[in-house]
Amino acid sequence: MANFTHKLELITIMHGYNVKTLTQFIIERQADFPYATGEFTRLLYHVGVAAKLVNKKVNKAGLVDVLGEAGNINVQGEEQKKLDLLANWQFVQALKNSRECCGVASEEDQEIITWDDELSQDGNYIFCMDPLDGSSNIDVNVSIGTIFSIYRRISPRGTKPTMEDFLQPGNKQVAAGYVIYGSSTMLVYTTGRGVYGFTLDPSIGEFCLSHLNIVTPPDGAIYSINEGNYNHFPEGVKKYIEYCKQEDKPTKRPYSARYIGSLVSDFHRNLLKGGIFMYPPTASAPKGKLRLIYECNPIAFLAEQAGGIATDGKNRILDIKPESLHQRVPIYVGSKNMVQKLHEFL
Ligand SMILES: O=P(O)(O)OC[C@H]1O[C@](O)(COP(=O)(O)O)[C@@H](O)[C@@H]1O
Ligand SMILES: [Mg+2]
Ligand SMILES: [Mg+2]
Repeated sequence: MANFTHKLELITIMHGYNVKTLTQFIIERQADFPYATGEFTRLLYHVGVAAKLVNKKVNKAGLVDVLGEAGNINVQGEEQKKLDLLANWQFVQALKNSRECCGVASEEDQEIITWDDELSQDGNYIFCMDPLDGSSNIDVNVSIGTIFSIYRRISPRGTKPTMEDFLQPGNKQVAAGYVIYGSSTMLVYTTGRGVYGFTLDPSIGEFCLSHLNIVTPPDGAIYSINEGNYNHFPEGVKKYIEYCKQEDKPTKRPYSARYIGSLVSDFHRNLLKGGIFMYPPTASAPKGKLRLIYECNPIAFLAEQAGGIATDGKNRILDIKPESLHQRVPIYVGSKNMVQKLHEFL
């Protein structure tokens, strides 16, 4: 036995590390779902493929003509970036190829995307996505991401999905996650049984389990908000920001202000270290800037699964019944005690 373990150590030293890939992990977890059919596994597998293909472009963005504007204005009234369109296309292709997805809602498309072929219409899942999050950071090499949310359809299989399939409250999500294209590329997701992180190993082209059962510290020392909009924040938010800057904290220090300007990256940092992210209503965005269906709902599901909280200042984000595809809501998300403290001021 000692000899075998020694051999294993030698092999590990020579060939690297004992990995568990995303696909292996999902297949293993199928056991958690008594009625699992492999459909969800196939869908998530294709999400991983699309993430790798987008990552290839992001990693060498300056060299492959994906920087800059695409020359269109999207449904949000924003200039679309070339990478917004590329990421959108890449994920839509992968979802179609999966044959498990009957329809997609995307930040970059006004209407829901459906397909006429029978196989797609037989798909059991609805996919909502922000194909490229943090667009203002694309051209300046600051980390960006993709955010996604998955539901089971409510319309009958074998038909085209309806708007009702996409306007389900966040508490109906069967899975949510994001990809962060940063110093390393990670895919972080939940199926309602904890939050798991996988880091892309380019040498084997696989997302490998690197963060098991992520739990957010109930208290943190980081607050993330675009203070440039300070004058237009609700009074309660202004008071909470002042509270963040005071020394009378367990750490005897003010909280640190950290704001990357990519929701995925700001959330990911706070998820691991503890902290609070806030995007309140502002003058230019009286209902908040971030979109309920493909930004706030998936982030809220992940936050809650990691022990955190996500609200719009009054309600639990996941209990909000969406009224339209690109609806915006205020969001306050992060460490439990910090969001509760904020609510004392609101
Ligand atoms: O520049 P602002 O107003 O602070 O907004 C930053 C926020 O806008 C976003 O970039 C919006 O997302 P998109 O880039 O996907 O449109 C978030 O990632 C980020 O949190
Ligand atoms: Mg976004
Ligand atoms: Mg986007």
